[in-house]
Amino acid sequence: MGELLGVAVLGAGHMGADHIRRLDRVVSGARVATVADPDLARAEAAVAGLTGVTVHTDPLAALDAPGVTAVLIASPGPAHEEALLAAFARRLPVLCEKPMVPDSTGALRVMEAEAALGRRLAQIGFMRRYDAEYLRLKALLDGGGLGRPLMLHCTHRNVSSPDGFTSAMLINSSVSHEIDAARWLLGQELTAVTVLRPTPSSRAPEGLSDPQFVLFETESGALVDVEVFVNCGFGYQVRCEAVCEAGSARIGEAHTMVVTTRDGAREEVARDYLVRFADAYDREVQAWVDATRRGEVTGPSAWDGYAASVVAEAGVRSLETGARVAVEAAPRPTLYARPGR
Ligand SMILES: NC(=O)c1ccc[n+]([C@@H]2O[C@H](COP(=O)([O-])OP(=O)(O)OC[C@H]3O[C@@H](n4cnc5c(N)ncnc54)[C@H](O)[C@@H]3O)[C@@H](O)[C@H]2O)c1
Ligand SMILES: O[C@H]1[C@H](O)[C@@H](O)[C@H](O)[C@@H](O)[C@H]1O
Repeated sequence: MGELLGVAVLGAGHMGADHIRRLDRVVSGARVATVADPDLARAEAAVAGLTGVTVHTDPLAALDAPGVTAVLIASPGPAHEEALLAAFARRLPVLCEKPMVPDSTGALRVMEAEAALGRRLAQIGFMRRYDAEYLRLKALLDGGGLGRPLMLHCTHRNVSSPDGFTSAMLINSSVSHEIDAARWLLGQELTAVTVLRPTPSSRAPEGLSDPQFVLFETESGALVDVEVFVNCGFGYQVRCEAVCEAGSARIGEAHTMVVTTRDGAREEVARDYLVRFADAYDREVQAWVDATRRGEVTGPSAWDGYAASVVAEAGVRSLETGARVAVEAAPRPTLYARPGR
């Protein structure tokens, strides 16, 4: 194994602060070297109790701070392109939260910049690939015992959406997870998307089209439907059922605890992703640290990040028009594997 990684964490909000805690206390082989956030107080709060960590308001200054050998990007999606390109220019390995870059033109620039280096530097934070239930479903589908997958039925519910969350973000932020999970589980690209909008929930903020129903088509003719509902109010629920020629398999219901008292039994429902996917984030970051120290890059690639952006962008166009939109992606550079690897 190589040296202990010195990680620059860009963004100290919900995810950044959680990753700082994880790097400090959960994973081995890495330390937080520096944190950057334009909101300095937030950066300082996130590193309270840690020693030898510098803080910056400028993310690029953080990349050049002493002891930095790797980068974890947890700033908002629109800031990712600049940070990724700066990390590539410095040949720094990087774990970048999803979406890699929300718009497909920017995502293409990032993927092409990495491909031009001739080697991978980036892992994209599609953490569901590290979730125990998703891993079991992937192994089952790859094993072939259920036969050819015909459909995936997916549910993605959040208790509430953060301020500033737009109708497009239900697709390019929330459903980006299903886009990646479907490509990975089925080992295929998504080729077309149709978005339908029911009458919005009265709980949705004014003007937000929530929930939405998203239908993807794949290369082999499988269908993937997603109910995305980000102000459901009642829990963080992520489910997926694969329907195959010889059987079906469902995940997303087994991770809770059932509490029984004399008044009856009650099943606990996670309230957010930090609870539901805690183990997945731990495994994701540990896998990134381990691979980086071996001099490798594994996990979801810049191609996967680009594919998610291009599919999501087609989805946003369908959301606007109600029409089915075909996905038109650039060719996949040889540096990157087909989906599902
Ligand atoms: N994998 C997941 O399940 C998951 C969950 C939540 C969020 N995310 C992703 O993580 C990222 C951050 O989301 P969040 O919920 O933590 O947002 P947040 O708003 O809580 O935090 C973002 C932080 O980044 C800071 N920031 C803004 N511009 C910056 C820049 N250029 N450089 C550095 N920091 C900057 C902000 O001041 C803020 O403190 C997003 O890409 C989001 O999609 C992923
Ligand atoms: O950024 C978050 C995050 O990616 C969560 O995993 C998802 O459930 C939310 O919908 C999204 O807003």
